[in-house]
Amino acid sequence: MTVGTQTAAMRLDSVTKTYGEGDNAVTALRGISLEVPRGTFTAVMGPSGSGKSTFLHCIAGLDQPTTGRVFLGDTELSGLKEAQLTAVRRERIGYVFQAYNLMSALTVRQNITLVARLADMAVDEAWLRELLTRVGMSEYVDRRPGQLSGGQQQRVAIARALATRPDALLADEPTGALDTRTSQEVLKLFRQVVDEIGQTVLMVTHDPVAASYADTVLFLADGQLAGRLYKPSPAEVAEHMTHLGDW
Ligand SMILES: Nc1ncnc2c1ncn2[C@@H]1O[C@H](COP(=O)(O)OP(=O)(O)OP(=O)(O)O)[C@@H](O)[C@H]1O
Repeated sequence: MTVGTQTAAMRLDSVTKTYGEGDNAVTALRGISLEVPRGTFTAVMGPSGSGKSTFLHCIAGLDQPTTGRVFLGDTELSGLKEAQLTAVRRERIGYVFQAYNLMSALTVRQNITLVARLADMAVDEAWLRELLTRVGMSEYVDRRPGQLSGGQQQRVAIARALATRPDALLADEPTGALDTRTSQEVLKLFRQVVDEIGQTVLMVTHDPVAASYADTVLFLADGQLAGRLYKPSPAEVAEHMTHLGDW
């Protein structure tokens, strides 16, 4: 599928990434080109070591490709100076981690508004209320992370990631530490923010069930794109993965 550049939330253009040099060089990405349309939910799967984290880090501007270009909307990340890149990461990309990464000394409200406060941006109270309602945490604004379950902490982390209304929400194994039922709640939440507020979500996962919540599942193998499925069932995802090696 070819998507016009104007509608792409993210675009990779012949991206390669090599770690180290000479005999120790490891090539993690080997010429990835793709567009992620706005307002869609994409899952990335692949065997261990296939390059998923490297891919996500390049899109997030946390790592630079060795060659090729990465765009967030019309902004080419590799063309930015460090201070500009920091601002893009802070204000235009939301990141959700497997381990939640909330600040334990801060309340739910303080965690969610931290980025805005650090960036000297006004906290949009109406948006904050909507986010808290969406993630089902309105009753918990004054609690600290240690007083919440894992699923609740991950919902706070999602609200935090959405607080600046980012162009893209990137998630690295967001359900990896959650039980089945809580995982489903988090995945439904991703689905809702895509369907109801047009958020773009890109998620790396090992779980075929998690991937089946996405509109598109991309497969990586040995640093290359190795297939793509649209709205697949968990069984179809698992079947595709078995052809790619150990996972
Ligand atoms: N900082 C680094 N230095 C050297 N090699 C690295 C570095 N980071 C990743 N690699 C290598 O690049 C390749 C891709 O790694 P990456 O972490 O992107 O894969 P992955 O698909 O996310 O794996 P996993 O599912 O196990 O987390 C692997 O061979 C890995 O060993």
